[in-house]
Amino acid sequence: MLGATAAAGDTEAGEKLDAAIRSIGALDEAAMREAAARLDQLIKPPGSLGRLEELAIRLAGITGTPVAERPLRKAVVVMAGDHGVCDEGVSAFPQEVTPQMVLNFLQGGAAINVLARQTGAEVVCVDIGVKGDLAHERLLSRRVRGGTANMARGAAMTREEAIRALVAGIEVAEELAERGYGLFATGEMGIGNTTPSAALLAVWGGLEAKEVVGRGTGIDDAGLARKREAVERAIAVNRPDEADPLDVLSKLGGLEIAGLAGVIIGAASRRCPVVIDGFISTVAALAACKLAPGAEPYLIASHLSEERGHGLALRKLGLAPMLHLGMRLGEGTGAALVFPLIDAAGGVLREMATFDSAGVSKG
Ligand SMILES: Cc1cc2ncn([C@H]3O[C@H](COP(=O)(O)O)[C@@H](O)[C@H]3O)c2cc1C
Ligand SMILES: O=C(O)c1cccnc1
Repeated sequence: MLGATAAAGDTEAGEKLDAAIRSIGALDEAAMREAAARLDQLIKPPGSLGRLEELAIRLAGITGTPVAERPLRKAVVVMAGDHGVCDEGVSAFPQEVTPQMVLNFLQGGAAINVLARQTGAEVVCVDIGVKGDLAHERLLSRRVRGGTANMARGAAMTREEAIRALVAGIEVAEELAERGYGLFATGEMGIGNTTPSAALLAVWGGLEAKEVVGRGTGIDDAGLARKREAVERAIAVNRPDEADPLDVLSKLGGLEIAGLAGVIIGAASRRCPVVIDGFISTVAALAACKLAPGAEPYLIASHLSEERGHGLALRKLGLAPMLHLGMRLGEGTGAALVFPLIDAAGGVLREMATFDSAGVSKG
């Protein structure tokens, strides 16, 4: 674990990243055993609530609390950043949509706002690297730089910038945990960001561009070909060192991808579960686990996105998605839909009667 970040350098940000990674603990086995034993006492055939039971046991291990007193407070962290690789014509939409959508998140009218409201979750919007001016009283401004450089021509960002984006994410998670949030979801906004996500997955998954590049916002056949070529060129030009996660992340990544990896590391270090959204978020989770393998058991996969490569990214992490809804939006939308399932798992442990208390005969 340390090997990955020792090369972070001895800057303040590098030390902060190392410290957060080191502070991720193992799941609480005793709490998990206690939750499992209680599940078997509840008035139902053992195991009959299927994956809800698995979820309940893992939540106990993550939080260290066998039976939570109340549902966790929820936040969807939406990290926004722009991408120099848009110059290669890789998205069906123009870059100015990134800041326009950020303003919509802040005004409450985007898909993620609607889905978060259904479940009582807060949407926390972070500018970690949007191009151009952007200000709003509710926007967390953590801008590392105004968009990445074009990875098809050189490194998307410097190693130091990637570290600063990771640390920004860690600090956002820490601040939210301090304010009482205990359950996180990852969301993102960044026109073009399925392209760097595909490049990262190609390197870490040992996969070819054609296996990981999908249509994103809905690009046509010619655009898909440009996108594959951009991914291939980015890998050829940058020659990332696969054994060095920060090298790969800085050369081929995005600011919001690094920021979300930081959110995951920060949440895990505070023993908070993190629900992972679609393709981009899952690649951010892959980055987090490359840097901090201990973060993996804190992840909950939400849905299987339509985006090509998402299933491969999930498999690489050993995660099984809960929902298959044919969605391909991002923003944290798939993740927010899983919040009620997490509340349900906790509710079962907290509220169901036992065979003894209900006077039901055991088999
Ligand atoms: C209006 C709009 C809202 C979105 N919300 C999320 N995305 C999603 O689409 C983008 C990635 O796709 P690509 O790589 O093809 O650009 C990201 O911003 C992602 O969050 C959106 C895209 C659009 C156009
Ligand atoms: O799966 C996702 O997160 C996704 C897919 C396409 C476009 N934007 C996001």
